[in-house]
Amino acid sequence: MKFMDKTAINPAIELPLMEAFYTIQGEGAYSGCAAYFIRLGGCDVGCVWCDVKDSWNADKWPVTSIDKIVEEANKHPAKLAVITGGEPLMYDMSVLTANLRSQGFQINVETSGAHAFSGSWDWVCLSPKKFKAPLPEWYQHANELKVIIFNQSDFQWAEEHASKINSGCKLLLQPEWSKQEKMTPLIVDYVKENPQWQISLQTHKYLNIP
Ligand SMILES: C[S@@+](CC[C@H](N)C(=O)[O-])C[C@H]1O[C@@H](n2cnc3c(N)ncnc32)[C@H](O)[C@@H]1O
Ligand SMILES: Nc1nc2[nH]cc(C(=O)O)c2c(=O)[nH]1
Ligand code: SF4
Ligand SMILES: [Mg+2]
Repeated sequence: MKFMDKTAINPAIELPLMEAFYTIQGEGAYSGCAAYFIRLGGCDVGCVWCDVKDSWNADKWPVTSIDKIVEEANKHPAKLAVITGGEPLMYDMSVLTANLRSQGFQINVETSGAHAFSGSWDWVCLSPKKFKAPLPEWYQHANELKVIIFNQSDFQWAEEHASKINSGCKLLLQPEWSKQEKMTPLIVDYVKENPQWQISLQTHKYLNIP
């Protein structure tokens, strides 16, 4: 296995791959759909409540050829790929997305939007973070805005992003996992009062699947 400093990675041929797994999309508009998850290593956003902190250091994860990533993805019946991380947009996503598309995949992305747009996406989940704000270019590309609710002030913060988003974008509020018991009832009340929003739950955690 090859490991290297992520600055030396050529994202036209290889990427640091933390894990890839076939599961059910647990969150957002595609919740319930079988999907192949590709989790890239490396993130510099630093969310205090991140549920995959192990992903942050890209150097920990094997540099894997895009050909291999796509070959593995192709072994499963669902032709829906979800690119996540870490923060996948740390890398130029052009070649990974082009190669998956050439194999007939629908390609969804989970991103904070903190890095420059690249790649060709069928569905963009923009999940903005206080720890490193999204770049303005992401508001036009987002198909769903998924705001994590960790405390009361996050509702106001969610509205700030909603005011900048494109008009076709779905608006989703998702409880931060460790605060779920406290915040979910507040989210229920909020959505009843503000029905332009919907609830997104991390259903894979309730189902005990990856
Ligand atoms: C681990 S992140 C990776 C993709 C990208 N870095 C991002 O944050 O969008 C995948 C999704 O999980 C969400 N998430 C991470 N930790 C969470 C937690 N503790 N509770 C609820 N959602 C969480 C993120 O907001 C994001 O929508
Ligand atoms: N089942 C499942 N659904 C997910 N939706 C977004 C995830 C992610 O970590 O990006 C995720 C994940 O890790 N597992
Ligand atoms: S941006 Fe995503 S991967 Fe990075 S710390 Fe935040 S939740 Fe975790
Ligand atoms: Mg996850």
